[in-house]
Amino acid sequence: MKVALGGDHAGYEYKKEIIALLENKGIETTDFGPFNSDSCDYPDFIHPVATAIENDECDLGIIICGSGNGIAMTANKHQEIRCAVAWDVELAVLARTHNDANIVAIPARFVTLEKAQMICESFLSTSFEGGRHQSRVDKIRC
Ligand SMILES: O=C(CO)[C@H](O)[C@H](O)[C@H](O)COP(=O)(O)O
Repeated sequence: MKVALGGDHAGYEYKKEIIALLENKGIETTDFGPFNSDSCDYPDFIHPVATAIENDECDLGIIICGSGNGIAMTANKHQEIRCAVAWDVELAVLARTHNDANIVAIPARFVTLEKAQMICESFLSTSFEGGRHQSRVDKIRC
């Protein structure tokens, strides 16, 4: 599995820690930035994450900012992206099982680092259920 990561300054510290966690687990990562905590514009770092997944260069994405909102709005502008904001493990699991989400957006200013790490681990280790959910997911595309 190869995971794309991105975000903005508000998620920078969490992104660093999550990359270390994933690489310690043997999970390959690509960090699309930012690469410091200077104030920045999140679309600059989220569009490349979404494109990498659309191009099958990465399998899933983890993006992190203050609220999770702007980064999710940005990622979901991409036709093949299904990005879910998750502030709890159960939401991350449902995003995978019911919605076949391929990116999770984490609100760093509203969850602890430990919770963010648990969200990532759950998101990456959960599969889409298909079945009744597949026709719904197929209808998302406009
Ligand atoms: O929605 C957002 C971008 O995805 C986040 O909440 C940002 O991290 C937030 O807007 C940044 O706010 P700041 O006052 O510029 O740090």
